[in-house]
Amino acid sequence: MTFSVTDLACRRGQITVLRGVAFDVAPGEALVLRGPNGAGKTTLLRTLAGLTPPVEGDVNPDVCAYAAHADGLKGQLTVAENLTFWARIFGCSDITPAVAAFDLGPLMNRRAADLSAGQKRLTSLARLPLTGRRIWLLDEPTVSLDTANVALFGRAVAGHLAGGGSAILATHIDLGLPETRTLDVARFAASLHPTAKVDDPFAEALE
Ligand SMILES: Nc1ncnc2c1ncn2[C@@H]1O[C@H](COP(=O)(O)OP(=O)(O)OP(=O)(O)O)[C@@H](O)[C@H]1O
Repeated sequence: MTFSVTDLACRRGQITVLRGVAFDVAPGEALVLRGPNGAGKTTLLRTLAGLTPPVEGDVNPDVCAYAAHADGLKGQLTVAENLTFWARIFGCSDITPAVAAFDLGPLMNRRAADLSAGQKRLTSLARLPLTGRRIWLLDEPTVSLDTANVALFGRAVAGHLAGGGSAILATHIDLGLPETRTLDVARFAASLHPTAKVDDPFAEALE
């Protein structure tokens, strides 16, 4: 099913950053968000992920899996424990394919806190397939990855697309994905002004 967004307005803190955001992403397709620093790429991804409620319009976070800037691993747990914990949250019974796809076998018994930055990033990204979600939201996912692991991650995303999933990503790196379109987020820049009303204090705490 095509993932569609219409007339979405997004905020960071009290500021409306984007207005009138509209796009479609078909199954098997990747949409790369473009725009200069501060244009609102992270803001849009956070809104789609449900971390910040939209100012206007609707989102569907239940079909999305979000890989943010932060790795979000539990440092005292091993790689295997981190992935198993995540898999259980999403009702996934087998982490083996994700471990293989992200080449994490040799790291399974290492504490997340003891991993290198690139190893942490790979472990974090390996959680995406465990969610079973069809829309992957990726914010600069290749930060800290070396060339070989950028290629490995590109294959993982391509596999997700081949299975009928979609990806919306902010990246400056060419992942070599087959069906890719771009969206210039700067087109949707809102004149900066306070939103009339912020009615979700919990979301504010997550900013
Ligand atoms: N916590 C915050 N509170 C208020 N404004 C913020 C907050 N975080 C970011 N902003 C502002 O929101 C706007 C959009 O930022 P955002 O991080 O979405 O841009 P971006 O396109 O992802 O940028 P970059 O390419 O630098 O990562 C910027 O003007 C930024 O300064």
